[in-house]
Amino acid sequence: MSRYKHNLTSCIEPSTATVLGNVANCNLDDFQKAIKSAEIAQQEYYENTSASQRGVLLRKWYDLVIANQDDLAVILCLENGKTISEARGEIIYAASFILWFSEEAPRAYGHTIPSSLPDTTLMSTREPIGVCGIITPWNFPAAMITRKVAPALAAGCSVVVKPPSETPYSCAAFSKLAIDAGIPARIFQICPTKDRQAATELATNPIVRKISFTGSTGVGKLLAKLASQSLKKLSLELGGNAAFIVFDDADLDVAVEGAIQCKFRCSGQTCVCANRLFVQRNVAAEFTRKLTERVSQLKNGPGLDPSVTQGPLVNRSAVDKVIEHINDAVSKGAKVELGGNPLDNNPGFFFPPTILSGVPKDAMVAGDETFGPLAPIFTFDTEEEVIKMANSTEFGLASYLFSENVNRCMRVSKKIQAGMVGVNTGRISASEAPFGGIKESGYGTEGSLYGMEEYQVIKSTIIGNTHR
Ligand SMILES: NC(=O)c1ccc[n+]([C@@H]2O[C@H](COP(=O)([O-])OP(=O)(O)OC[C@H]3O[C@@H](n4cnc5c(N)ncnc54)[C@H](O)[C@@H]3O)[C@@H](O)[C@H]2O)c1
Ligand SMILES: O=CCCC(=O)O
Repeated sequence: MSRYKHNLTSCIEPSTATVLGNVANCNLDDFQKAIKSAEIAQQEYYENTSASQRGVLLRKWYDLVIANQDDLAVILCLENGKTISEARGEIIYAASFILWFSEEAPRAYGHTIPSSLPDTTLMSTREPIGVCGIITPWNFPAAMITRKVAPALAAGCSVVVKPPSETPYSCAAFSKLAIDAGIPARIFQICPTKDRQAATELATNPIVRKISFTGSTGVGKLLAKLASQSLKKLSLELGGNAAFIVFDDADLDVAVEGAIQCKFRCSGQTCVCANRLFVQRNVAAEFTRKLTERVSQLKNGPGLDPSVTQGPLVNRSAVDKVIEHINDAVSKGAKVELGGNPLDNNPGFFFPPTILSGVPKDAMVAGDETFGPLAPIFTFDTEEEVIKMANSTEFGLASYLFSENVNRCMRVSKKIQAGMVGVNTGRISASEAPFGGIKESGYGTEGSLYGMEEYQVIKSTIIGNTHR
């Protein structure tokens, strides 16, 4: 946490709608001090560590995360509401980015370039961009931190992190373990706050050279506008509206499992969740029946109960949005196949997994991400028609398609406008897989062999008189 004097603000536990605890509510002064201190620390850190030493520090951090994975999972489960098994999975996923970038750190290669200038040697090197502002959402309180912080630290940058105000504890726990691993505290600063105005300092302060943001498209656009004043480098991982396409030549059981994986993960609150399920007309009834049968086995409840598969949503307005999308679709002719009504007598922000069939093209859910456990099924007749439907959105994060015809899989995945396409799988996320969107889902690539570049600048060094 910020080491400066601050007020406190409370966090709500989504399973019970009661206060989980209090955390610092950093103000503008806290952000400015953290940024200044991160600037001084970054220069020392980069000058005093080799790339492989930074890799070793990250490896120590990874080892501590693995050693503490059970406690980290409980923290994550309580603050976010996701089930304990999902929380354990997220901790391992979060740790995988630290491990990946511990190995990428020493591989920040440059080039020697044949020079056309006489008597000259030309080389390119990669240097850290400087102080990075990191802003993350509540749905993956651990993995969104490590997917950004690990490559930044590997590159030799310092970070000032504004964790999500709903779920700041995982970030605090990960940062404590990083410091225990030997990463200097001033290199990895965290400023929790509910004060959005204070947090925008990360976008406006000229010391910050890079913003990496995951969250809504509206806030992403605001940050991009503010950051343009000092021409910061940006990575924006924003909203999605993923199409999930099931062709009549698909293995429907594989498609159903894919839908479970990507629609109901974190109770539907994942940016790569299927938002629109397009099923070819002649298999729509069978797919709907199979999906309904499978989804009816899911169980809502507090995440710490190991028999629970679906935790609560993050807050009341998230529940209200699901209800709004259901009511709108039903009023336009959709049929409720499963769920559809809030759970009775429950203090938390729960909503049962819901399936709608016969959803019309003009339903609100066709254009707006629900971010909840609603699976709306639309039908289509031809490949051409479904590609058009899938692409008729300003978003382009992830999409999924199911077919046993390899030519169709290649052809359709090429035509889908999305940064990531899952073919015959609902699971696309891994530390080695490039993660990022196109269109209004943002730009920049996280994880993978490209992830560290986002935190680097390329320097050209031209040395004359080298051939004498
Ligand atoms: N592409 C992705 O990887 C990804 C991942 C998770 C969520 N999302 C998207 O995010 C949305 C849900 O998350 P959310 O409600 O937390 O989004 P949000 O944009 O409201 O908040 C994201 C983060 O930005 C902070 N923030 C908000 N306003 C700010 C400001 N003016 N200055 C600085 N920081 C500010 C929030 O406190 C939070 O930490 C969904 O639309 C979802 O699709 C995208
Ligand atoms: O919701 C955003 C991130 C999800 C993921 O990394 O799979």
